[in-house]
Amino acid sequence: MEGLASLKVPFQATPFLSSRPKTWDLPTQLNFYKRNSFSTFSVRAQVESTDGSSAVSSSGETVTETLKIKEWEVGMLQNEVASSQGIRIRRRPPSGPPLHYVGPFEFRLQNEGNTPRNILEEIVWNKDKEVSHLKERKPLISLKKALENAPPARNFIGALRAANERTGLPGLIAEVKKASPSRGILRENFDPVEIAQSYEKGGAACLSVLTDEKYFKGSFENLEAIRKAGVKCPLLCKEFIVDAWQLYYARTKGADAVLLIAAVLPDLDIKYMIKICKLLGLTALVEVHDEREFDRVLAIEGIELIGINNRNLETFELDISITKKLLEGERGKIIRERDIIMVGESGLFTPEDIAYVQEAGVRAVLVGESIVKQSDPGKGISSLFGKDISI
Ligand SMILES: O=P(O)(O)OC[C@@H](O)[C@@H](O)c1c[nH]c2ccccc12
Repeated sequence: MEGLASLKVPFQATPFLSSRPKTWDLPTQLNFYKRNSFSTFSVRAQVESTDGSSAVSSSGETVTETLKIKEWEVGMLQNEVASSQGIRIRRRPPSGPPLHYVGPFEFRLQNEGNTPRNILEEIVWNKDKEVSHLKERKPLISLKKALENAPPARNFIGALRAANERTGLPGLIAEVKKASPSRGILRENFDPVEIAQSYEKGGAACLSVLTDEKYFKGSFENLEAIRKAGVKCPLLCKEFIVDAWQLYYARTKGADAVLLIAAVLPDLDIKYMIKICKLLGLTALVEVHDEREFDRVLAIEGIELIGINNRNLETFELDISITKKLLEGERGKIIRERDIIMVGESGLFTPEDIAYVQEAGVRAVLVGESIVKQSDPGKGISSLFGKDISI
């Protein structure tokens, strides 16, 4: 005989996992899921049949199931650590907990537990999947070999400093960007190498090349092609890094710098990735959006380049006064003392915008939309700065 109980319970969402209870009864289950942030769920309870056999038992878990469970638990614990640092982006696998996780009960999460809560979370979950597939095809060992043939890493920060000193204006990181989730397609006839060469001619110090395909219509082929075409500006691989493997991959494709997003990566990951970057000769641009992220990043040793993204990647809200707000007071002082280069990112369209973020304390800017949309992107740079910065 099999019974079916289905209930929907509204709960407060707070990402959290405690250890798995040893015994399972319905109230324990409910409390467990309540503590673990699932705002609604349905329970399919398989009731013991009259002959005493149950459909699933926790003691009957196979080794594979146990491993899957452990993997899920580790993921949940990582989220717990991240959330204690104020990180809202969860790294939970979209599949949710494995079936048969809860002994005699089968749980199927049907809510935000397995649905991304915002665009950044969706991108990150997708990236996790993408990277795990890529890793199977190109394990780290083969990437390490490919490193030997990679073009040498160039000095990203040096190029920004030199441009800043030469022009008296923020050094420009010009972005090769075809599309974005917030703006859609920015440029129809998109030739990445042509755009990169035009930027270089127009006085860009460095370039940023989007490599995410699904949401930004970028690619690693673009990055590689720009590097192979002989563009001298150092290249930032603009990717959602969730795994150290991607650092190696970016380097083999000719990147000189990578982006690390503090809204996605817990402190320990940033520390670890910074070390690997140094090992590979890559510059890390660590991106923050609010005070808490900025303070976390300032507490990490060895950081030389910090970007303030004026766009909230969870909501797309754009506000260039964020750069000013974050650089006021004590934080600005620390930056000057440590000689960290600050980059004003996103939403910069006019010479007034450039002057505003420069006044706030940045020595570099990262610009995509306003210049990539121009028929001649290099000339777009002169309009953006209000003067020709190539000379
Ligand atoms: O096109 P804009 O508004 O000039 O923005 C460029 C750049 O700052 C933006 O593309 C960006 C900043 N941080 C990111 C992280 C991921 C993807 C994109 C971004």
